[in-house]
Amino acid sequence: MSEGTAPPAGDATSVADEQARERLLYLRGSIDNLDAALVHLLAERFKCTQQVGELKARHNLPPADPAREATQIARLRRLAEDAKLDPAFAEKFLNFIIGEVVRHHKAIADQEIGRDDAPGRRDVTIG
Ligand SMILES: C=C(O[C@@H]1C=C(C(=O)O)C=C[C@H]1O)C(=O)O
Repeated sequence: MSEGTAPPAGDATSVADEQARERLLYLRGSIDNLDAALVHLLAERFKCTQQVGELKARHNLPPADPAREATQIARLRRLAEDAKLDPAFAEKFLNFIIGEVVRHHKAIADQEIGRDDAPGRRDVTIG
């Protein structure tokens, strides 16, 4: 068979190819559903971390908590191992997300410092 030419209909190769195409479409449908679930899960996580960031900024707590992060990473590595997911990948993924969260928390803290009614803020008279 020359390249780019479909095999005759009903041919064993064409049936196998058609089944492979159907399976590929089916699997891609599941991948799309899972990607959508991941986006929704991440959106919910960021809604929570946004509130944590605001709480920390209002109470002058540091944006990052390395002890908490270490506990989460150890836990996620264990969960990944149980789920037959590469724990190094799970760690990298969580670190990526936490890095973004901490960046948001720093931005929220910077905004809080700039607020007129921020606790502890004193007006300085110059001159
Ligand atoms: C959300 C928090 O802030 C930061 C972000 C974390 C996260 O995204 O899980 C964990 C620890 C902190 O470095 C927190 O302190 O709980």
